Amino acid sequence: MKKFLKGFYFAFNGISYSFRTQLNFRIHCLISLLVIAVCFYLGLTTAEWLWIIAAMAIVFMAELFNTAMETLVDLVSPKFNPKAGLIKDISAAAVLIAALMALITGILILLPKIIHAS
Ligand SMILES: Nc1ncnc2c1ncn2[C@@H]1O[C@H](COP(=O)(O)OP(=O)(O)OP(=O)(O)O)[C@@H](O)[C@H]1O
Repeated sequence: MKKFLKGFYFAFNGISYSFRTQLNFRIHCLISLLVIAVCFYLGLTTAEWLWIIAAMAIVFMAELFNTAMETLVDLVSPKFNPKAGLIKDISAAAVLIAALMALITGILILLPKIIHAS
């Protein structure tokens, strides 16, 4: 049981580190809170909530993996190395893809409701 709870502590430590060091992570948190507030206001169906939550989770996961990748690259290759740069660029590209998917999901679900509500 202690080991199980320790796992949560380590995971929270990773989230806390990303939040403290990554501006993008903080921006994702802020956007997510705003989107959740809008979703409550507009009244989403269960299926719509699931899409929004899935899109957000994918963005956060991509951001966390990206932070891990950056930290790993800085550890093994602190000096300039084209391959180290490429790894960081590819990792950042994964975040971009996730963010675009989230943006499209948000537009498809929220825009018709916003237009209908106004
Ligand atoms: N060791 C390195 N060798 C070569 N290029 C690097 C190296 N480190 C970073 N780069 C290049 O600089 C870019 C920015 O790297 P950096 O580590 O500042 O990432 P970042 O996304 O700005 O991270 P952070 O949010 O921590 O500032 C990378 O995407 C990569 O192209």
